[in-house]
Amino acid sequence: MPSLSHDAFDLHSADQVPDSYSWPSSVLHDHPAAAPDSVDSIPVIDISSPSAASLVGAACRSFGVFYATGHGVPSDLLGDVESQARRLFSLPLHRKLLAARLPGFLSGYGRPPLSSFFPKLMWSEGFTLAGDPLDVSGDIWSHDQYSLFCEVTEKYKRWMKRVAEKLLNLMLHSMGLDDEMTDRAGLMKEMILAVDALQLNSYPPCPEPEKAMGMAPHTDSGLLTVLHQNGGAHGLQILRGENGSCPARWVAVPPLAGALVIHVGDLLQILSNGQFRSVRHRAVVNAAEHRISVAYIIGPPEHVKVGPIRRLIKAGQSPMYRSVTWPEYLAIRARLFDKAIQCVELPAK
Ligand SMILES: C=C1C[C@]23C[C@@]1(O)CC[C@H]2[C@@]12CCC[C@@](C)(C(=O)O1)[C@H]2[C@@H]3C(=O)O
Ligand SMILES: O=C(O)CCC(=O)C(=O)O
Ligand SMILES: [Fe+2]
Repeated sequence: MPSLSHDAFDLHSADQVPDSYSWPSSVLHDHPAAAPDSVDSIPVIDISSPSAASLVGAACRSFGVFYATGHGVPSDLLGDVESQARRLFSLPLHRKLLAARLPGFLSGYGRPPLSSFFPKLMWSEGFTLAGDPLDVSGDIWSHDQYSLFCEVTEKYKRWMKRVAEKLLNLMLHSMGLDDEMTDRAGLMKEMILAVDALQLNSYPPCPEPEKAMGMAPHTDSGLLTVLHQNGGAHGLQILRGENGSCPARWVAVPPLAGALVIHVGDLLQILSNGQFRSVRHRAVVNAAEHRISVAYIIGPPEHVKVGPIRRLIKAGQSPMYRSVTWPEYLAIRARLFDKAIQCVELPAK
């Protein structure tokens, strides 16, 4: 029996926040919120422009996140994937639980996996589509009901892969690697067999948003994440200045029409030998709107070991991290969560 069913609580019909979902204010306000028009504004980059590589590189070094415009994804498709996600989340809880994520599986419905590292529950639900979307939607819907969902999510994944490859290329070029070097290192060729997943996130309106956490602070583990967030509802925040001299603060990343939000993941931090930093982020909730976000997470093929690219290690320096495959890294995260990156760090020589 799926593990979620015995204690499932329907967030959509809640009129108060139960104790198990009520986060201490000291955790919710562990860092101050940045002023909206401060120096922290997230870069907006047209990734089709000739200067894209250097702008992307600067954003990945300084913020670990940026908005991408000029990505080419049809706006109809962005609307369609969101409405298909909304259609799925609008089903009654007992229907969604038919696709509950089973232990040891990536795909399915439930709380995001990071939930197990926190003493309080998050005000969100999610569907992870790691392979064929039919594996999940076929447990809930009949053929007539799931066919459009599968068509849209498959098309969306194909577009996302194209965008992710373009971004990875720009990122590698920004680190001084040309086409020949990336081809020789096999990096871009390997990405044909990349492992990817769509994470559909739903944050139902919350009666007491000041007590709840939508998605707890975390970094994403893959190479990069391409996030689509719907029109009106704000929620995403990044932690800025975590390792710097200024005090850290939460910076809002509001939806920007037509733009996708790009996050640097832990594996990209490893690949870049620490030049890029994965970005810690979280999602807060609101009382009025049902917020939906769609995250496309991409990593290397299962067998590929990711370690610092040799060309990026300057003479006399040593690699900062040991090489790991994505499944190995996910297994470390499942044990250590946000200490995982430290676990693969190598001592400086
Ligand atoms: C491939 C994956 C990355 C992910 C864990 C997963 O197996 C499927 C869900 C992904 C997600 C989405 C929400 C945040 C996150 C930290 C989580 O708990 O589940 C990420 C995971 C990750 O990036 O490690
Ligand atoms: O909903 C959001 O804005 C954040 C989602 C997220 O962090 C994730 O899916 O990894
Ligand atoms: Fe995330």
